[in-house]
Amino acid sequence: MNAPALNEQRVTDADPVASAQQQVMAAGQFAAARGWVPATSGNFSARVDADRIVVTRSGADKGALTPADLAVVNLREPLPPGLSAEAPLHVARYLADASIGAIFHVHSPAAALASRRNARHGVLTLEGWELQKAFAGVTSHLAVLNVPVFANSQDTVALAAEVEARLQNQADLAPGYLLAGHGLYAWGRTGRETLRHLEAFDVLLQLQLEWERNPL
Ligand SMILES: CSC[C@@H](O)[C@@H](O)C(=O)COP(=O)(O)O
Ligand SMILES: [Zn+2]
Repeated sequence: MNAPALNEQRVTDADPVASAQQQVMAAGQFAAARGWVPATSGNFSARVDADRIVVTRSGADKGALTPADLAVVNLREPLPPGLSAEAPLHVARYLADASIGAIFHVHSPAAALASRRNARHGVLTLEGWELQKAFAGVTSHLAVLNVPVFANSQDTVALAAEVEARLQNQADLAPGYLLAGHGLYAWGRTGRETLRHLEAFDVLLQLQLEWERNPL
């Protein structure tokens, strides 16, 4: 991981808004350096406290975020205008799982392609890869991990409801889901853990694509 992500540890808890902003800005740089957020795609959020998150505004260059590109949002109030078009997907995840500290969404080529390949099954199953252990709580390559795949939609309020209904009942859920032809949502307890999950997903999805194309 690059310097901004590692520096996250040094941000003081004294200012939880600044800490959340720092996590989001570092994640944007990390993702942009890897080509995962082309042309202003992607959106990023981090939890401030039980009721609030910091989330990117719509259309910002995710590789060059400043505090002005970030909004503090109350999870239990109507969303203000100008936020990421996909903010409802973030809000619904935080409300569903109090342990989530950060959610990062990227348009990496592997995620866009793997999601489209597996769209008709509604799930992509990872199994047999040592790197799965990069996901929190996974201790063996033998673990079977399901990554739900949803049809893409511009109605992100309806999509958020569909996603959360499915995730509640999804066994062996990996810390992320795919939107077909669109990209990946990943979460973790901290910004740093979520970046680790994003990086693991990227490699695992590349491996899975190659495996499906050319199994041994
Ligand atoms: C620039 S194309 C990608 C967008 O349509 C969207 O999917 C996205 O990820 C970013 O939207 P944003 O509203 O900036 O959060
Ligand atoms: Zn997107």
